[in-house]
Amino acid sequence: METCRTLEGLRAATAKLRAEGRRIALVPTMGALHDGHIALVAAAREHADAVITSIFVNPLQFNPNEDLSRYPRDEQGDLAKLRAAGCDIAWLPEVKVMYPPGAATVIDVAGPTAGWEGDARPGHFRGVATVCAKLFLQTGAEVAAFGEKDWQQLQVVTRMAADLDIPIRILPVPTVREADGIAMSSRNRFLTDAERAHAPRLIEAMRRAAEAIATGAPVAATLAAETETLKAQGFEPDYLALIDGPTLKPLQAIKPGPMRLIAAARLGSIRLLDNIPVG
Ligand SMILES: Nc1ncnc2c1ncn2[C@@H]1O[C@H](COP(=O)(O)OP(=O)(O)OP(=O)(O)O)[C@@H](O)[C@H]1O
Ligand SMILES: CC(C)(CO)[C@@H](O)C(=O)[O-]
Ligand code: BAL
Repeated sequence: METCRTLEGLRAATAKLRAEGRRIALVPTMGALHDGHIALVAAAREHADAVITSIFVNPLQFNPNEDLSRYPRDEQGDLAKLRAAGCDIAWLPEVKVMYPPGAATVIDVAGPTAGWEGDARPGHFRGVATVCAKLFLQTGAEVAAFGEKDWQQLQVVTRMAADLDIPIRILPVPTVREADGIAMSSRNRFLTDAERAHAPRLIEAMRRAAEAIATGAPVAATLAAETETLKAQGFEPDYLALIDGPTLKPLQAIKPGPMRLIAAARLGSIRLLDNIPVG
């Protein structure tokens, strides 16, 4: 596996792959890799001949009151995992490589950024869309793998690539879960043992609600009841909602087509984020 830290190095490495006729897939990450990320690398490999994984903790997508400085970092561990997963190139730009002095362009996506994480984290999706557009253009990848765990991000990035005519296919990858059901996430390590033992109550509430709604229970009352259950269990729920999958518009009743149940809830010092299909 080659490790690139400069744009010149990355361009030389990708030019070599293209000269060999290899199709490139990209896996954008912020590092502290777990099996969810490795599933993205495996999915990417199925759709291309070479995989680039980027590790970049993107300051532009963190709000001033968020956890940028304590975001987990483990470069050596990450590189070992990527090597074992058969990744071809690790792309590790420093902040000054990604955003050189004078950088003044950002990408604002409307539509799927409205509501949910867009409300909870103002400016977050501007940072995500900007860095993803840059990663797509820097690598020239034909495919980019994104986790369904970050459902709204997946829709935002898909919209952005389509709107900017970037010739890349966004590949959604199902959420990888721990044995007790919780979605793997780099921030889970900040849960205390007691909080970690408690965390599966969120996905359990979501599964109960999804099952009830799919079999005819009223949407608003079901979601309100499970929200109260979560509060009683020590969570601070931010939202628990039924949405139309691609547009993220809230639904008051089930309808044909893809629906998701999405949730965000604070537990201890972190916000748990999850979503599951309904029906
Ligand atoms: N459990 C998971 N299953 C599948 N994909 C995942 C999972 N967790 C993260 N991803 C995907 O990995 C990519 C990089 O995500 P990121 O580096 O932020 O990891 P993370 O574990 O989501 O961290 P965070 O704690 O910041 O949420 C994103 O496309 C994200 O959706
Ligand atoms: C897609 C991403 C790598 C962009 O910084 C980040 O938002 C993430 O890790 O999900
Ligand atoms: N996994 C989404 C990136 C973030 O929380 O900033």
